[in-house]
Amino acid sequence: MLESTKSIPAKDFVLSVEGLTVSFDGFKAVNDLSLYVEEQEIRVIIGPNGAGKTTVLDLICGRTKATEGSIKFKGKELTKLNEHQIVHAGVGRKFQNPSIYEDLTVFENLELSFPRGRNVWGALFFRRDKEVVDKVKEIADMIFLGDKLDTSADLLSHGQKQWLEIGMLLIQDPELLMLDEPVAGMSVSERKQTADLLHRITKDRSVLVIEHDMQFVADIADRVTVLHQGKVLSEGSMDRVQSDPKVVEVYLGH
Ligand SMILES: Nc1ncnc2c1ncn2[C@@H]1O[C@H](COP(=O)(O)OP(=O)(O)OP(=O)(O)O)[C@@H](O)[C@H]1O
Repeated sequence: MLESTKSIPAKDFVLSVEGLTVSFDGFKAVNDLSLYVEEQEIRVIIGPNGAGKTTVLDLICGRTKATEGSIKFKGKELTKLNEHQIVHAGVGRKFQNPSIYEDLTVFENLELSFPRGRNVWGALFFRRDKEVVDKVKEIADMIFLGDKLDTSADLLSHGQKQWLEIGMLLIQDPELLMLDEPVAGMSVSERKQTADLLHRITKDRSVLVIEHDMQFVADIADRVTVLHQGKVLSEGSMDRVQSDPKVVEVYLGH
């Protein structure tokens, strides 16, 4: 049987990170990192505290500027763009704590995120057209909140708030969705539902996740990248990285 050749990827890379370095007063939080994410892939970044995981997402979304290296998204160099331009290019980022409008309903939160350039004030005078309503309902069903459209967001559980924020990103249809610890604070059943959600949404996009919950990582990851001291320590399937002696040593050392 033919082995797949490493130099000829089965799918195109949606994201190619090469030689990425960021130095904070001489300390390299990310140090000559290279990372390639394929279309429709779920990639999980794991690693001990301080390994540089969040900094990598900050660099990709333009929150932090690289000292050196390249981040290509669909062939476009992101290191030259600002945060807004990177969102516009199709990169969505969810932070650890949900940032939703607590006093608005689920429907209104999703509607506000619909890419129309509207803001909170504009929404007061906005005529809801069918396209928006249909899209909001489709996304609400996808994130398990189809029967909660009129519920005020502050009444949702922590897990439901996390889903709502994922929905607010999905409605913008990003081709790369980055999630920082999406299941933190979720129940076991919510974690399973989130894994199912991520598998469904990668039909149209790639997902890059930072996660500490190893069961969840095993449930979702196509490939795992282990970071340690700003560098890639190991990469591959969950089974492969879990049995890598270098990874075992780093984790047991903590
Ligand atoms: N803006 C900054 N200025 C100085 N140091 C920073 C800055 N941002 C991150 N660091 C440092 O870079 C290192 C990597 O931090 P980062 O938050 O990326 O790690 P992490 O792998 O996400 O950790 P955790 O799992 O604890 O969230 C840490 O030592 C952190 O203190």
